[in-house]
Amino acid sequence: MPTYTALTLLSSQTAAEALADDMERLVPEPTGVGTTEVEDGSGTWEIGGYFEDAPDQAGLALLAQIHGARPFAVSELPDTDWVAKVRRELSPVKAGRFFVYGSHDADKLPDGCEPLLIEAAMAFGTGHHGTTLGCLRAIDALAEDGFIPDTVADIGCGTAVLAMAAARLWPGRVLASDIDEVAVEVALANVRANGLENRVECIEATGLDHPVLADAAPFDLICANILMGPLIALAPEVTARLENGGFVILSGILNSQADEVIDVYTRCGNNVVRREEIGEWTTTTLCKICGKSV
Ligand SMILES: C[S@@+](CC[C@H](N)C(=O)[O-])C[C@H]1O[C@@H](n2cnc3c(N)ncnc32)[C@H](O)[C@@H]1O
Repeated sequence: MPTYTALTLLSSQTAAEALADDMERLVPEPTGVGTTEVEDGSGTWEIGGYFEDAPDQAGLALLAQIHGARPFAVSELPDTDWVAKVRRELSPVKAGRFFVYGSHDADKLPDGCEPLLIEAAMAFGTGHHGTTLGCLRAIDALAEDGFIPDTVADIGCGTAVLAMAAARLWPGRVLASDIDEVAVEVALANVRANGLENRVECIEATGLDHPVLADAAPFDLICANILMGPLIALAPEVTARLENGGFVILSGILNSQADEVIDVYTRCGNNVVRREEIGEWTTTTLCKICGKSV
């Protein structure tokens, strides 16, 4: 008998729908998988359905990470190796010249791509989310324009996907930092799996608050795919730690929030040079105006 499993996601409608799609794809013969808004005005979404083989906690947590959902409540679930299943089923992502893939797709690398091997794990950044995709495309666009940074910082690195992308393209120093110690462990593992351990330094830090980040500044490029709140709070420090004429790539911003974030960074002394919407997410690249003091 199929069992009914209800999952309560503390997440946006988009993430709930993406998760439901994935579950329909991954679960053998699911019926009635759907999403509904919880009627408490909190913006919480629930996905549910009848599953012969419902995803276990670790598998669901991994799916949630991939789609940028926060932790969720879930009823009791069977013990299957869903992490392996999710990893196996995850399709590779092409973003500009980058090809983000899991080891099960190692034989699919297109000619001339910059490969980034990332096994889905408990850190954000497999390339599937619109924010990561937007940042990878922004990095690609800078390279297309002939930009070659000497120093790069990836703040809120998650899997270190952006730091590794920078290290694949450019010869300079790359620092990857995250507030979450699990993310830093995952970042380190990915950096090693990609043979970039001599190129990317992984650090646990909040924002730019770390002596190694302070010593390495000013940066020619800072990537920060975090969220609107921390991005706004970090605007003066990010600008201060940027080289004149250097670039900052910002993401984790809903389209409806983009003008507000850009306005703060503009007032700090940066000019927008690129802006892209992918789904509900905006990624923007700004250039620090030479000579303006902050
Ligand atoms: C949306 S993920 C981005 C991961 C990856 N850079 C990407 O583009 O896919 C945001 C990451 O920022 C981290 N984070 C959130 N606030 C932070 C802060 N104030 N300082 C450093 N890291 C932060 C989170 O732990 C998370 O790993």
